[in-house]
Formats: sequence, structure tokens, C-alpha cells
Amino acid sequence: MSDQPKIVIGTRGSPLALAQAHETRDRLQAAHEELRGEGIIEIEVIKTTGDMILDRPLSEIGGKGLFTKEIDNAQLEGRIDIAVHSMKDVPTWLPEGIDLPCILPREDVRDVFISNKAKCLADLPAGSVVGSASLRRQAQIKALYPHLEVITFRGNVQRRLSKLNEGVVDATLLAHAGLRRLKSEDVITSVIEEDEILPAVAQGAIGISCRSNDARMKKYLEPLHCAQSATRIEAERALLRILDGSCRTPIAALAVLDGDEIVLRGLIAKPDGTEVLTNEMRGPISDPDGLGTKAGQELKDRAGADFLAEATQA
Ligand SMILES: NCc1[nH]cc(CCC(=O)O)c1CC(=O)O
Repeated sequence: MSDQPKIVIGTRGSPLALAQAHETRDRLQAAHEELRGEGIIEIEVIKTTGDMILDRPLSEIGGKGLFTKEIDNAQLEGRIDIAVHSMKDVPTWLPEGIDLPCILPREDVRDVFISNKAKCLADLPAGSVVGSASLRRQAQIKALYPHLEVITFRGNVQRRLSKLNEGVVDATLLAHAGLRRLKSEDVITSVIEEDEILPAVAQGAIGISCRSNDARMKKYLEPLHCAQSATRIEAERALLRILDGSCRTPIAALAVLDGDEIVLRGLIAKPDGTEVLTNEMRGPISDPDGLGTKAGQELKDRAGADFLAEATQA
């Protein structure tokens, strides 16, 4: 028996969330010999509001934080020590008392196209139905392919694939990262390049949170942290923070590193895809927050209050 105190990892119960929690446990054990014993790291499943409501668009239920609030509370109350999050689903403002000291190396950021009817979005015949729950994907698809019909479509990967096979929709889009982590890449019809559909802020990134005062966990998480991934996500999240007045505005952003610079692309759209604004800015890797803030502000100024207000009502 070891006298090592346990570490409890909190996670949502979806297959993707569990895969990410297991990956985190494996990485902790690879980095720290003393965590390798049986039962030292436990995984605790927590049901969130977002997991319980499957029949409505997330934006209608109240948007951001739906997948994190119950987990944050478990963490603050000490029922779990760390929580593993898809950074895409984490609100830009963290609750008091919780830090996100660790970003794992980022997976592929792109969306993928899945269909039995065509090889890519461009090949779908007019009137085809594309199912997606994401306002970002919906707006970009409508903007590029106004002849397609886009419907709201939620549920975990397995559920979506069965709707596709039942013919409820002709095609759907998912994140490549999630499918890779689920080892379900065989369902992919084609990968969508980021210059066709710009990914969500922080797509493909996993973040690990702990209590702000938990020095022990911060020490354990240190070797798992990927500074490059964190810099990219910080720029994207700063852009989102500026534009996030409404969770109903389709927003996309992608930062890449180019030597000692960050190149940040941003996009906002009206939900019906009739207007899309994009920008691209560069800044030093030392200040991702400054770059994201500037880029977000530039989009916001260009859009004007009307654009963002209209987006809220659509
Ligand atoms: N919003 C749900 C969600 N949150 C994270 C992922 C996928 C993995 C990732 O982007 O890290 C998904 C599913 C999807 O969009 O296909």
C-alpha cells in the first residue's frame, strides 16, 4: 500500500470526455512514477446540464458554461481535484477559485465532413440537409453553400452517426480531434481545411483545471503543459472574450505560430450566413492576449452594434 493521497479526476460521462480523462490519467502516470500504483488516480463522472438536455440548441438553453458549472462546483467543494475540459466548451471567464494551469498538446483543429451521399460539402446536391448543432458551422455552411439546408442536430458522436444512417440528415460536421480521440476516424468522409470552415475557438485543445490554491496538483500538471498550444488558445480566447456579448453569434478563430509570431484569423457571421466578417492579424508570441483582444475589437468595430444585435435575434 502506498500512502500517496489519491487524485480524483472529474469528467463528463460522454465517451469523448472519458477518453480525455483517461488520456490525462495516462499522461500523469507517465510523468510521475509515484502516481502509477493501482487506485491512486480515480476518475469520477459528473453529469452536467449540457449532458441532460439533448433536444434543444445549446444557445437556447443558455450557452456557455453548460458543460462546466457542475464540474466547477465539485472542484470547489473538493469532491474532485482536477477536471479535464474540451477548451472549446470552457467559458472565457473562469470561476473564482479555479485555475486552468495546463493545456495538453493540441490535436488537429479542423472539422470533418461525414456523409454517405457526397465526398465534401461542395459536392452535396442542392436541397441536401446538413445537421449541425454549432452556430459557427451552420453560418459558415449557409454562407458558402446557400443551396443547402442546415438543421440543428445534437447528441454525442454515436447518436449523430445513427441519425445519419437513418437518413434524418444527408451530412454532418464534427471535430476531427474528437473522432481521433475516440479512435473513430473510420467514419470520416473527408477533412475540411480551415480556410473553408474556420474552426471554433480552442477546437482540439484539452485543458486541465484545479483549485487555485492547489499547489500539489499544479506541480503534477506542470510537465503535461504545452506552452505553444496554450499561446494559441490564449489568443483565440481573448478574441472570443471581446466578441462574446452573445452566445448566439457565430464566432470562429484560429491562431498558428510562425516563428516568434502568432498569426490569428477571426470570423464572425450572422447566423443565416448572409454576412461574414473575417480578419487576420499578427503579433508577438509574448502577447497572445493583446493580439486576440485587438483582433476581436477590430471585428467588433467593423460589425457594429446592429450586426451583433441582429445575430442575437436570429
Ligand atoms: N461542442 C462539443 C464538443 N466539444 C469538443 C468537441 C470535439 C473535440 C474538440 O474540439 O476538442 C465537441 C464535438 C464536436 O464539435 O465535434
